Amino acid sequence: ELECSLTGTWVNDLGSNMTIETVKGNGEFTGIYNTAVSVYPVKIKKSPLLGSQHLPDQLNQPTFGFTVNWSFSDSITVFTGQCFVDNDGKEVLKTMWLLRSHADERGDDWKATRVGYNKFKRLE
Ligand SMILES: O=C(CCCC[C@@H]1SC[C@@H]2NC(=O)N[C@@H]21)NCCc1cc([N+](=O)[O-])ccc1O
Repeated sequence: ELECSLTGTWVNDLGSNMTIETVKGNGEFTGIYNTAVSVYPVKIKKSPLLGSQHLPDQLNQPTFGFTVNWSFSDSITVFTGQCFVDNDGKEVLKTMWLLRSHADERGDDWKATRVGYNKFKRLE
């Protein structure tokens, strides 16, 4: 594949994996996210993702973003980041994310968004 086209299977530092389908001509893509962890000890299920990336033929090491709509919880994560090719030609996705959880009432809104970062590599 073209370097830093996100199509394929990726695994992150938490052991989560995601499979991204063919990236369309306008950079849009869909896929499935399988998280290795969740905030509460619940039955984790594969969840759909939707995203878009800048196209590697126009820009090298393109930026991207995607949203995961967790199918087992009332919460959403948005990831954004950039694909880098390191010295041995391996692609790395450096990302940051915001995890928005459902708040029972407006007063709980302040504590409903978590932030973090993940690094993804291709599953060889
Ligand atoms: O925990 C989740 C979903 C999985 C998030 C995985 C994160 S995304 C960033 C990071 N990177 C990665 O690979 N995995 C982690 N939601 C929040 C809590 C919650 C759970 C429930 N519930 O479980 O019923 C109900 C309502 C809720 O608000």
